[in-house]
Amino acid sequence: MDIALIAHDKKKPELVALVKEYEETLKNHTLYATGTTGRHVEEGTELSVHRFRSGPLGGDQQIGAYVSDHKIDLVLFIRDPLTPQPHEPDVSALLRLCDVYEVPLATNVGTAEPILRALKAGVFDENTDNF
Ligand SMILES: O=C(CO)COP(=O)(O)O
Repeated sequence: MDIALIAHDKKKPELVALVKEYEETLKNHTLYATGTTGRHVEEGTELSVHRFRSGPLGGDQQIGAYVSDHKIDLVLFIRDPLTPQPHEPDVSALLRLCDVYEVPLATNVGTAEPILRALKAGVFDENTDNF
């Protein structure tokens, strides 16, 4: 699967911890990330990540373009709901495109964790439409 990883600044430690926990599973997939998130993931794990631009500089939009080209199967976007983001329109546009293309999307660790557990268990393997 092609998986996009994104986290707002205060949420990056949570995402990296989660990715580390599921590193053995995630190494079998192709990972994409916004710039700074990708750097944190690469520094905190052995995984390699295709890094787009930083979110505020267009990275969310680049991932949105991949979603609309059917190049992303799952988005884990750990958002910070308590801090205003200067690029909120880009964030909303990405979330919207995930809904348009029915791409599975987690916006918090409470959702991302069971999705990763399901990925590890092979639950997604038979769903050929999205994955
Ligand atoms: O701001 C982001 C998503 O909206 C994340 O971007 P970075 O990973 O570059 O910090």
